[in-house]
Amino acid sequence: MNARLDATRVASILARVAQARPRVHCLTNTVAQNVTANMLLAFGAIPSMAVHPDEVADVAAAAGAILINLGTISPEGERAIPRLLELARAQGKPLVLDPVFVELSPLRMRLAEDILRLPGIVVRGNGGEMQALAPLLAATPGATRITTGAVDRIEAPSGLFEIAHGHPLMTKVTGLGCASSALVAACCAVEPDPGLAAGAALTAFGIAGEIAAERSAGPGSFAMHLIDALASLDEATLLTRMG
Ligand SMILES: Nc1ncnc2c1ncn2[C@@H]1O[C@H](COP(=O)(O)OP(=O)(O)O)[C@@H](O)[C@H]1O
Ligand SMILES: Cc1ncsc1CCOP(=O)(O)O
Ligand SMILES: [Mg+2]
Repeated sequence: MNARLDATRVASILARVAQARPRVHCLTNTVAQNVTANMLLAFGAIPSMAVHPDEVADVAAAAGAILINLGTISPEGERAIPRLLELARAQGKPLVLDPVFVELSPLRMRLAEDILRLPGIVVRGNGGEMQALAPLLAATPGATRITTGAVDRIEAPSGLFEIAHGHPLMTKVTGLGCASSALVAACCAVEPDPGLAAGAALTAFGIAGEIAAERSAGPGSFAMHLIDALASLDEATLLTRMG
């Protein structure tokens, strides 16, 4: 099922991120901003996080990809969303939606419905979020749907990928799902197939999680080791861990 996503392919996408250093513009929640920015830097990408509706499109204009995360959506963030959608549509820029807790909020569901109208949209959420969005996604042809958990499932126009890497400690540090969405966006900036891009990002993140868990004493040191492991991930490690 993952025949097209071997260690060489993942390494090639990661090398393109390291070489191009794409900027990912993150309209994200106030909880996950810091860990998201640090994970992007460890990955070789560059974060930008502007929110103000009157500057967000200017700041994002030269970014390689955009992330919209609904986790602590504010009135200001809500007004920034159409600016980013317009930009992504005009430039054909990849856009990833992280629908944090969409199942709890009719406002988030309405915003998600608007965002899902963007052609080529990529959505990454956990099981509950993706289940809540299922009726909308069923009416969204061309979307890439990513459901993370113990096994990450990527349903893309180019096929289905399943990633069985990672560690349960990844659920004990806030913002790691949000950060994974940003890494998917970074790979979408350099790889036109969103299925392969998401597969590379989540394989790298999962393997970094496995390495970090071996080095850490609990969630606090795990977060620190995760940044280090992501920053030093190489093709030899991918080959060993992916088998
Ligand atoms: N039980 C688990 N075992 C291994 N990896 C996991 C597990 N649960 C989540 N992950 C990993 O943690 C990251 C965040 O996923 P998830 O916890 O589903 O997102 P969220 O934080 O949005 O709920 C993903 O890379 C995923 O593969
Ligand atoms: C706790 C919380 N509340 C609003 S956003 C947020 C962070 C969610 O992060 P993640 O989904 O990556 O665990
Ligand atoms: Mg989440």
